[in-house]
Amino acid sequence: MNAPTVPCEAIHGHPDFRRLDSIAGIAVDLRYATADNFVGRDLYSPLDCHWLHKHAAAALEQSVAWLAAHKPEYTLLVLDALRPQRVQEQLWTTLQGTDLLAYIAEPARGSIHSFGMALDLTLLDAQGRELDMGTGFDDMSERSHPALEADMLAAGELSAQHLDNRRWLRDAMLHNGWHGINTEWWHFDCGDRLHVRRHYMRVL
Ligand SMILES: C[C@@H](N)C(=O)N[C@H](C)C(=O)O
Ligand SMILES: [Zn+2]
Repeated sequence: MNAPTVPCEAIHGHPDFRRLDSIAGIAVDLRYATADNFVGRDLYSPLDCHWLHKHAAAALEQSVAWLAAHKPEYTLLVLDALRPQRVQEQLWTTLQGTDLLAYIAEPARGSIHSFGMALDLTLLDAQGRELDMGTGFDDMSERSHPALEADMLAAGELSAQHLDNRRWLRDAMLHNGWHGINTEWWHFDCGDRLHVRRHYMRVL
């Protein structure tokens, strides 16, 4: 682990980080701060994880503006943002012995979440209901893989509506400096992940 580090407890007031409540027009439901996640318990309390690096916060504001211009009835719902290294290690440990480790960044290499430069998110409709993306958040199956969507559609595993819903999320993010990954429709890195690992501060 070569990147400079900062403990999560020291983020408040740090000039490089912004709290999610400083970003207008988003909804927030951090699933790892609840029992509604694949581990089944709150992994964040008493830590406050409502943070992003200021560069990711600015990119998220652009995504909000893009969505407001192109699909104003939809709202971005943030499911995870800054994820301290210590929590990444717990997620990694939870999946040891399974064939699901491809869905978690190896802690030694570093999750982009641990730099405050990644987001997990979905979309809400005008009534505040989550759009149906074909799978839920952290559903670790091939139906969640953006890279396999065309095959899943052909096989009847996903519908055209699921793909359309995912496309709105992806367009809002990819037009504004974010990069998706092949295995999770909900995950986006801000900028180049190799650059982030080399030049940003990791939150412990
Ligand atoms: C665990 C999942 N929500 C996630 O964020 N996976 C990526 C690959 C990560 O661990 O950084
Ligand atoms: Zn993620």
